[in-house]
Amino acid sequence: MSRKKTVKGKSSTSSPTAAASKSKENGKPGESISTPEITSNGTVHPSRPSLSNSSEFYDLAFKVMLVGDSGVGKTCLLVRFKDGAFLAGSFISTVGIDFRNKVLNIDGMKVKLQIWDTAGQERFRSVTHAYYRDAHALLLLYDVTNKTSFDNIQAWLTEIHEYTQQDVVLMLLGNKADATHERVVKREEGEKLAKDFGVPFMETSAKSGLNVELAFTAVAKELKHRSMKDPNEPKFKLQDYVNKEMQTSGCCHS
Ligand SMILES: Nc1nc2c(ncn2[C@@H]2O[C@H](COP(=O)(O)OP(=O)(O)OP(=O)(O)O)[C@@H](O)[C@H]2O)c(=O)[nH]1
Ligand SMILES: [Mg+2]
Repeated sequence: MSRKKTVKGKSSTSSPTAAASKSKENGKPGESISTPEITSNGTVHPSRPSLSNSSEFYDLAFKVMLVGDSGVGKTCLLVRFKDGAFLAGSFISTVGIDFRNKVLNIDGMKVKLQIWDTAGQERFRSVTHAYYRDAHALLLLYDVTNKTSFDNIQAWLTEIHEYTQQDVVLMLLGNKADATHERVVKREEGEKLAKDFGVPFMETSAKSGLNVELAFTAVAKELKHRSMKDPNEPKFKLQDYVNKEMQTSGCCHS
């Protein structure tokens, strides 16, 4: 991807450093936010417990942001990942920004993801911009049943490049892949757009759970590999990993 940077003074590394790990575990959707606790270049503390929940140990911690138009399913994707449930029924648009934590076991290491769920509505954009800079990874969503949300991806990418760190991990997700009859954006179109911008891509469904775990795990793996910087380990390739996992599970081409 051609990653034009205009913002100066950004950290260009995801390597881990010591940092406080005071945490608001299990923040609830709609709750107002507290100060973020992970530094802009990640944290590592061997088996460090978070302060608010001593049972939750982790080795690495990263911030992941969910972004994209209102209604594409960001909150539902997070709830599916965190709680394994789908928020059916009336759509409650997110106000401002909120986060939830989840610790994953990645190749024997406990990787904590602090996942920020942003409001897609335009009027909250200035609020969410303030959080981009600290993000280690972004999941950019569109809705396969909503062409406008797909057409807006390019504008989102411009915004992301302007406000995030240069080495932010980025993945494009075409959500609501379960909605076969309402689909207006083909998987191939998503693939092409992602390829044009050099971004890993896959389709997901917060409703059925399709690829939800995989999306977050792939990002966590990428961040872990970057932070460990082991020259003996082969370079982790996010898209290859995702393709391989989808093949193995025999899923995910709708
Ligand atoms: N069929 C289907 N519907 C979904 C899926 N994900 C979300 N939805 C529905 O889409 C609507 C919007 O979902 P949200 O997760 O609230 O959307 P959002 O991106 O968080 O929207 P904002 O908070 O306004 O930015 C809700 O009615 C959900 O039930 C999915 O994977 N499949
Ligand atoms: Mg939301």
